[in-house]
Amino acid sequence: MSLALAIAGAGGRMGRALLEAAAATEGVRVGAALEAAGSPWVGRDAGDLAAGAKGVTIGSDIAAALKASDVLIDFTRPEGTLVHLEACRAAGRKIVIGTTGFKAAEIEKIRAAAKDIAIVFAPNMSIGVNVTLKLVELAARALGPAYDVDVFEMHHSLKVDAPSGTALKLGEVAAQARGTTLEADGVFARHGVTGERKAGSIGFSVARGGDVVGDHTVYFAGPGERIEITHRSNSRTTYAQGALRAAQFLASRSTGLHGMDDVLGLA
Ligand SMILES: NC(=O)C1=CN([C@@H]2O[C@H](COP(=O)(O)OP(=O)(O)OC[C@H]3O[C@@H](n4cnc5c(N)ncnc54)[C@H](OP(=O)(O)O)[C@@H]3O)[C@@H](O)[C@H]2O)C=CC1
Ligand SMILES: O=C(O)C1=N[C@H](C(=O)O)C[C@H](O)C1
Repeated sequence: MSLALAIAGAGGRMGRALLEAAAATEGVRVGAALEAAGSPWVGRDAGDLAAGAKGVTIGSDIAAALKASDVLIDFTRPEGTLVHLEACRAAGRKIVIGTTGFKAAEIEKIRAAAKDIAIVFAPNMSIGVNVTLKLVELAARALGPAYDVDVFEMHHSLKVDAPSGTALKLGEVAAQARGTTLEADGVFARHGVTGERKAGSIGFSVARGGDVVGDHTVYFAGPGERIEITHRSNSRTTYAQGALRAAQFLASRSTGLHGMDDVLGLA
């Protein structure tokens, strides 16, 4: 029996990549494709978005979509994801959340829902980024406070949140390895006479432009040397494949909040 997936935000960049990846992956099938009510895609065939998804009509009724599927994969916007999350909770369905840009209180809602349903929630589902997170953890622990940490990211011009969820996660991992938090030591803007760098701070800088899929670099700048750990995405397929692995991982879970490190066996 194949795992039936509902793809939210089907008409988006990730929605299309997910439809293509699902069609090319054994053991899964698209049970439903969702778009927000009023979207010009509603009522059309998902095959118009991704050839492999032909035969599924794009709908906007989340309850109906969940009836036709085992797991919802959601790469939309925080406000859409939270509505879908509550629908999954009510229907007893699992959810993979790739959306970024949540506020702390919204993340608490995801955490609370994981008491009732199984969730994978990760700002980046590519295997390469998740290995990069481990490298950053190792570097931060080994190098210690003598090395200044700064995170740089660049994405396409249509991205709406900054810093990226991945950049924040990279910073969080470095902070945790040093026994601190981004709330305490994150620096999110530098402009004008900033003064010298505050010891122990973790800085973020952001670029937006063109069709850059996603670049992240973590700098460890120390006395007489620096390490730069860089990941670059060339395509969204790796995110989509990671999300499908996450959905398959959830098949054998009934509750709990899981990360990609659990899915990929990196925890
Ligand atoms: N975790 C990961 O590995 C990755 C995460 N992302 C994250 O995924 C999210 C989506 O990215 P991307 O696909 O590039 O974005 P797009 O803007 O291309 O797609 C978003 C989709 O969600 C739909 N949508 C927007 N708001 C709502 C809503 N309130 N309810 C239902 N549907 C809604 C949009 O519809 P419409 O166009 O009609 O508004 C669109 O189809 C972002 O948060 C991004 O950061 C991206 C790549 C990888
Ligand atoms: O919006 C994107 O495109 C991406 N968003 C995610 C993020 O915010 O980290 C993941 C990836 O970098 C692409």
